[in-house]
Amino acid sequence: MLTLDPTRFRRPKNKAPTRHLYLANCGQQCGDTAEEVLRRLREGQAEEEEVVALHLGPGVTYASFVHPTAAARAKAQLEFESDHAWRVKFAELEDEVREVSGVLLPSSVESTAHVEVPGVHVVTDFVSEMEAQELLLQIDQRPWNTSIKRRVQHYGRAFDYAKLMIADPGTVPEMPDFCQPLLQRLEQTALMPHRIDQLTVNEYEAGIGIAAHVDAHSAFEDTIAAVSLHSGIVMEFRKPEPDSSGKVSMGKHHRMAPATPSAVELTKNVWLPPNSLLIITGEARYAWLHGIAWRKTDCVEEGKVIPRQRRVSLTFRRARGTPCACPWPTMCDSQTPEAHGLPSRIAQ
Ligand SMILES: O=C(O)CCC(=O)C(=O)O
Ligand SMILES: [Fe+2]
Repeated sequence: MLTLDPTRFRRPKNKAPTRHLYLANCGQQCGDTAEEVLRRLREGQAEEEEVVALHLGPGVTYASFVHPTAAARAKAQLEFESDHAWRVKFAELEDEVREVSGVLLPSSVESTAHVEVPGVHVVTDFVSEMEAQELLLQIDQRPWNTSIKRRVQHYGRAFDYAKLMIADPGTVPEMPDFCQPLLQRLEQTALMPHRIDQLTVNEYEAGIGIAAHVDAHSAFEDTIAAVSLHSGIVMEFRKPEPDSSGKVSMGKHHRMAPATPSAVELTKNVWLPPNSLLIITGEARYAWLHGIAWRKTDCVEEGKVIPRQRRVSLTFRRARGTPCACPWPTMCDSQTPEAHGLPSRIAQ
């Protein structure tokens, strides 16, 4: 994770947007706090995750985004607002590696090969090509929920995002027919220690991602399984550190909001091939954030950038019956209810 060194920023050589912003009249001596600056930069972004690092100086602040379009969006928004005295310009970071188009090269899977995430397992060819095609056909015949950037379908036990609990524990809707063979295989292979009662289908067109999050401990049992269809993608795992107050912030919904950049210790990029199964269990499920960057390319081997294509994932979980008692209380919304502190982020 980036720790920003303010001495490495330069004025850009040309006018094209960069992924970094320079904010003059913004800093501790101007009465600004990192939380407030981050909040404003995140306003109008598709996902909070777009802002990846912040350096708040005495009177000058630098912010880095995943992509120049996110930086440009934040700049335009701040220029439109008149209730601050900040002067916003693009900045360039010394020695930053770029693609020809000016887009930052994605961090490769290879570059994080040394990082171990206990509890992440990828099973290749968990579904056959024919089975994958049939699943996609079935899924695409069903209605998609289009209320967020990714299209989604929910099956089985519903999660009530307002109450932060499993809705109506009395009724357990049947899981759809199309996923029955997968459910049986998951249960037979003993990869899932409990019966699955929930499925979320997520669709990622090229460029679409999902904010780094932890699936709420209070809502779901330990092991979570995800099948990748149509194409692969790089998933990022991050281990956040509690902030100075000893807390790790949680989102309002079933996910934990991204940790502030300085609070992130380790990152691991994991390639999820098409037709593979990802299992997240134990430490990986409870104490690491997982997410997918918003970009159109991925990089498995250093120097080889591959274009993304549509990926459809099936996430299988079990709704939790009793409060979570995991050994990571700072990450746990059952044991640390105030962990649901942070305001809005896009649900689901
Ligand atoms: O798309 C995926 O593989 C994971 C989705 C996910 O993390 C979630 O729905 O909580
Ligand atoms: Fe998740």
